[in-house]
Amino acid sequence: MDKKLYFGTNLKMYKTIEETVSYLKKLVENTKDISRDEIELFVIPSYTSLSAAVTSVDRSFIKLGAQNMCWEDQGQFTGEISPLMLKELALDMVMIGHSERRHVFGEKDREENLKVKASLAHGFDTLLCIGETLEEKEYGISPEILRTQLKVGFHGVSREQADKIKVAYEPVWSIGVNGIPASAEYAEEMHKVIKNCLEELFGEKSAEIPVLYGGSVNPGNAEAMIVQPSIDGLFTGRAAWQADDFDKLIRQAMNAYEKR
Ligand SMILES: O=C(CO)COP(=O)(O)O
Repeated sequence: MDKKLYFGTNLKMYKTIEETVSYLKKLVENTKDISRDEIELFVIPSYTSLSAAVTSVDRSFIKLGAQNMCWEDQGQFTGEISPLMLKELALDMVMIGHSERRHVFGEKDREENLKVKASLAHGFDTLLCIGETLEEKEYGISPEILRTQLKVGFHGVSREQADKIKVAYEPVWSIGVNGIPASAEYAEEMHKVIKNCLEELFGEKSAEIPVLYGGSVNPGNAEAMIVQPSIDGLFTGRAAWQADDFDKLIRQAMNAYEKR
């Protein structure tokens, strides 16, 4: 393989502690034979599952992340989870700005930026999710939206911190049960916009930043997506929530990438 491929899933508000642990164990067992020099695999479970999750699997096979994080270490922030609490769990990764955080819970770019900076300051791998709404796409302003989300989201982040960053491009209109999968051509076009913007922000260090595609990834489109030159990985929801299905999807994508 001439580049590492990234495969991740966000479990959203699904799976109990027990279900998460058995899912993780099975996923590691199934994918153990795949060299981790070729892929990076990560799972982002619910908060309540995290402490059981971190001790249930060998973390050299699978990275574990949190779905959100407060930018403050402590304080009067009822219902929030601080970086110190996540550090206590020795988590690998924090996801910031998922579409559902932005569009169901009203998070804005400015907040995502505070969270990104806090996450990096605490040494977490930091996955920033970005994506345009259908309305923005129809106005023809997707590139402007993506550039804004990146420039505000990474404002004040140094080039030295670039090796801790990942980006997931998830068009809002393509996510979830009512999502319309993006075409691979459209996804590639937007990934190019993202890569160009990352280069403006981080110079040659941007080459180290993986950009994953997410939004209705499934066995029918995984191959077409992964062979695109600017797509470095797949960030999957529903199609990855059974360990066997995720394992198959990973192998299918790896084969397609090798044969491209
Ligand atoms: O939101 C997603 C991953 O974070 C994608 O979800 P789906 O693959 O279910 O559309």
